[in-house]
Amino acid sequence: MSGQRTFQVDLRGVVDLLSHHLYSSPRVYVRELMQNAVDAVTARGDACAPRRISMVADGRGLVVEDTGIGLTEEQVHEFLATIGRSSKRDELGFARHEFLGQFGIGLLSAFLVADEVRVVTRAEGRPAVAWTGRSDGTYGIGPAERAETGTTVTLAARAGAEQWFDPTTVAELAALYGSMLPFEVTVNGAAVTGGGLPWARDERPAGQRRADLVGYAQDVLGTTPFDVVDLDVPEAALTGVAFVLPFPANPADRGGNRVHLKRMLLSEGVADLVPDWAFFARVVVDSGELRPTASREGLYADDLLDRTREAIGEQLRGWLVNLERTDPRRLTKFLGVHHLGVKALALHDDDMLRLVDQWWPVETNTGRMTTAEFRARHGELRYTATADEFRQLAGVAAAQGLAVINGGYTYDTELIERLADLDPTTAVTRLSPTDLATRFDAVDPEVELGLRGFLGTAQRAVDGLGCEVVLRAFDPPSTPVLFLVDRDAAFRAELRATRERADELWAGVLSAFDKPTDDRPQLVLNHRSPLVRRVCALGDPAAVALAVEALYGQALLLGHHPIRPADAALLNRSFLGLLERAVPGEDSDR
Ligand SMILES: Nc1ncnc2c1ncn2[C@@H]1O[C@H](COP(=O)(O)OP(=O)(O)OP(=O)(O)O)[C@@H](O)[C@H]1O
Repeated sequence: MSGQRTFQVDLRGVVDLLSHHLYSSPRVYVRELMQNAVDAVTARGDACAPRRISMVADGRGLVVEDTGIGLTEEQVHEFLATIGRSSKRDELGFARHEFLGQFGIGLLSAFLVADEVRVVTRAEGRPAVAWTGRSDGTYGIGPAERAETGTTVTLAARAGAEQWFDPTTVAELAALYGSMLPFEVTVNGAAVTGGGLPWARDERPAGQRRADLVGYAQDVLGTTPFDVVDLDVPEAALTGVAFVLPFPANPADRGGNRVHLKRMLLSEGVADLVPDWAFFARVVVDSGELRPTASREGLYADDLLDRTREAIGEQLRGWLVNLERTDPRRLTKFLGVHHLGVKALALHDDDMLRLVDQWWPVETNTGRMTTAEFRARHGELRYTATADEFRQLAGVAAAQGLAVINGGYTYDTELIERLADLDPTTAVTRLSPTDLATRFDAVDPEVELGLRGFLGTAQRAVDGLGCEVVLRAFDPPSTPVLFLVDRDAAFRAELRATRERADELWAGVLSAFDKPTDDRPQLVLNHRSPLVRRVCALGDPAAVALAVEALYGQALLLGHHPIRPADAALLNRSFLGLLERAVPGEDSDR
């Protein structure tokens, strides 16, 4: 036999789905009941009708009473008894603009904490109706007594769920979800709402409004914000504020934004409402147009959300640009705390790049200054790519009259290179250790010839460590020796070390990456250093070897180079050898 049949739904399965997969906690039942009451009050639309929601909790149950529109008996059959049926949408979707509910499943959340839900409701001029729904999926409808238009929902705690009916818990939850509602909600007689939006532009003087917002931030963030930025995105009917955090925020921590939809709290931890780079701010907003996900704990990812995120980003950027114009000292203070976020933004945003260029001081070998200042002084941007290279080269480069920026901090190298795109007249060069060596003076050929024997001995002393001894003359004379490694050379040295340990096949593969060895790290001895001159003058090859080994060790330590086992062994040998010579022992006594 053919014909239309209707799905049967096992309510226990649906309740399990809601409690374990949709909602993060049974506590949402308070929100769903409040939301229905708010919608009912909104729907009544009669300006003379009272707008009241009262909740009474006693640890064993909860009664939620509203002065809303109520339901007729037919509507009770239609809306309460059909899962997924909602009176709050129509085919054109207009209703969504007015009401919080839309899915027709909210009431089921009551079954997270109760086995029975009783609704007594009365529509204007109609008799009251009672509906009793049970978690086993059955329900009954009958006549009821109710003097006024409105609805009363009554829940009795399921054994084990009493904690959710505790009066303090219910009051806290009602205040959390509903504190911005524009009309009164009471829990056991005490008002938990009625404050409206803390950022409303009302008759308060501007100073008072700001002080109130700072107080509000202290309540919700637990800290005094660095600044308060008004947000306004008309397209999403969104208003609110961004609180700029007074301490550095973790870029990975993107939660913490509080979103209200039509004045009811959606979540305290919405991540995707602000751009990634804005991790220095926490926002609190209310929107009439953004849509919730079905769990009502996050925002539905649609084009409107994307455009809203962009608009909020624009407004935060605008605040920064305005700060630059009106209060540079505060901007510098802000950058001191949040430079990472701003730099991350500057990687893609020219205005922010200009801001970083003008205001963020970088480390250079001639003191801290902004890149703009550095360009003005030196006509170009010369930088080292790592902090280690900077440490190695800063002093010696300064002695050669070369100013250099430490590009080793997060984003700095990328930003410096981007400055070249922004201003093509700026030359940007990376100072590499071997470039620096090419600026050192060669030693007089005759002198070098005379030191051939010394250089041979010195080279043999460090041969096994894969480095090349070079004699040059450079400033300052107080630096006897430099160990210069290029990144490429360091990589190849690592490769060679690995190849020595690897088996034949793998070694063959690795050797394909290894070019001829003319780029070995250089041990540059400074012929201007009195100490080096004295070492050159040592006749005894054993003493020369010890001294060169010691200089090698010192150069490694000064440049913060990694000490390999072979280096440690050499350092040890040379230290003991020198000690032996310095401290006369029994042998020399005789
Ligand atoms: N307090 C109330 N007063 C009047 N009608 C109500 C009340 N509570 C529920 N209803 C009716 O019951 C229907 C179903 O409510 P339910 O909470 O399950 O879904 P919803 O509010 O429409 O959507 P959502 O699942 O998004 O909450 C509502 O659409 C509304 O018509």
